Amino acid sequence: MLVAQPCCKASKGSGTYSAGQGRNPPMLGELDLKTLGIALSLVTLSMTLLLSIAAWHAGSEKGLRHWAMGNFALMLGLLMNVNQDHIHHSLSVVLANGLMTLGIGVTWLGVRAFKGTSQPQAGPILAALLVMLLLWIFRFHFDSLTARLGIASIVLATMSLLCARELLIPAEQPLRTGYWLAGGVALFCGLGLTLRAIASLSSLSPTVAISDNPLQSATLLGAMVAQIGLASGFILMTHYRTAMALHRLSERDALTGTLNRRSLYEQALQILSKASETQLPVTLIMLDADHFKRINDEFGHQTGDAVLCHMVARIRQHLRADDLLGRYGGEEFILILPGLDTVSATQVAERIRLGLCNQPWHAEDTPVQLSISLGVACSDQQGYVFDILLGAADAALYQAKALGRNRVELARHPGTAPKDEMALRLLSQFRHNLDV
Ligand SMILES: Nc1nc2c(ncn2[C@@H]2O[C@H](COP(=O)(O)OP(=O)(O)OP(=O)(O)O)[C@@H](O)[C@H]2O)c(=O)[nH]1
Repeated sequence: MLVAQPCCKASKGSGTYSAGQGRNPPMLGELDLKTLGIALSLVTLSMTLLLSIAAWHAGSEKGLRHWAMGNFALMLGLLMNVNQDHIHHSLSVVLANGLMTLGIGVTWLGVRAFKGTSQPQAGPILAALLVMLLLWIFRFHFDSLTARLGIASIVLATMSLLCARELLIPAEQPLRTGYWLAGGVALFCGLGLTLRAIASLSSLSPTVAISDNPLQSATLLGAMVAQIGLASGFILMTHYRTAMALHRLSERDALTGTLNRRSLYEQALQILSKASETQLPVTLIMLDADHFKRINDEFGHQTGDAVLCHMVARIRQHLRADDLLGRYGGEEFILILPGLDTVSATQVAERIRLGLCNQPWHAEDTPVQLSISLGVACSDQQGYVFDILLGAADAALYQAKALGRNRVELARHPGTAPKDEMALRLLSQFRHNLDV
């Protein structure tokens, strides 16, 4: 992609794309520059098509459209540049390099859009205008192939290195693989073009025709590899990000953003298995909103939904990074608190309860009073089997409901006699039916 061919037909008498036999290293010298130029244009065209098709179906995914447009500008620039024999230099040299600069600049904007960072939109346009102005001067006022090669290479190298800087960053796997592939390719281009700029400006052979320049075949080949590498990197980045978003969606509850039942269960099993090896305590808390049906009946289901989200936000204020919060169903949630024993978990449960009942949520101007009941079961008494912890917390929650709601109840120790469990369940059901 990052070819810098500022002027293949230099000053009068300089060569055009030809085999350049004799001066090139044997391997590269055997390659025909015109064929390489056409092959590069075709590769760029294919990658532009690929990125355009991907952008077509990108939906709200940002970046792909920029990359498709950037590649399109790059392709136009390349096509003009490799046809210097047939079109005027104002197009094949000046405009072509302006388009290539713009192409890489828009690609850089695409990377920033993909990452969600702010976009200095005018940057690439200004860079393209500057390149065109300088190339115009060094073609039509002071005709210097060396200067043209140097200027174009420096600008394109800078743009490539800017892309590399945006991409070679720490990121979550597997997204990092895509970032680093594209970033690595951009870095490779940037360094290659810097070398080209140094070689050109050190005027190793300023009067030598570009077709005889040993760097030219390498530049075209490198650009082809870069085109394929960059486009693949961008497609991978988009694919991985979509896959990660889908994975996240598949494990979350759509309304509250808490873990859904299946992923809560899977993650809880992992925590319990690790904790049973180290014998560190884990607490499971089951909590349920009190009289939630009343809220729905009085304020409507939309308000009920908003109250649930508010409830989750308030609960989260009391959680640490490793704690799990999942929706078990309806207005019932489960907390998994690794490392907390019965005493400290009960304190956390009490803080959550107070946090919710002391600060009513406001539906417009009307305060909606909310309270919750909680059942606490800890591995130090119940062991590390998820279903046993869940059953114990559920029974404790029933007890909290039966004893009047808005309270925290501890699960009974498995060794103690089941204290009127059936009576408590009946009482809870009775209160529930009477809505008191
Ligand atoms: N708005 C809204 N309501 C929900 C959602 N899920 C469950 N509910 C409602 O939550 C209410 C639960 O009612 P009940 O099971 O009778 O419990 P309750 O009124 O909270 O009474 P207690 O639990 O005994 O205090 C029902 O009216 C459900 O329709 C939800 O996602 N959004």
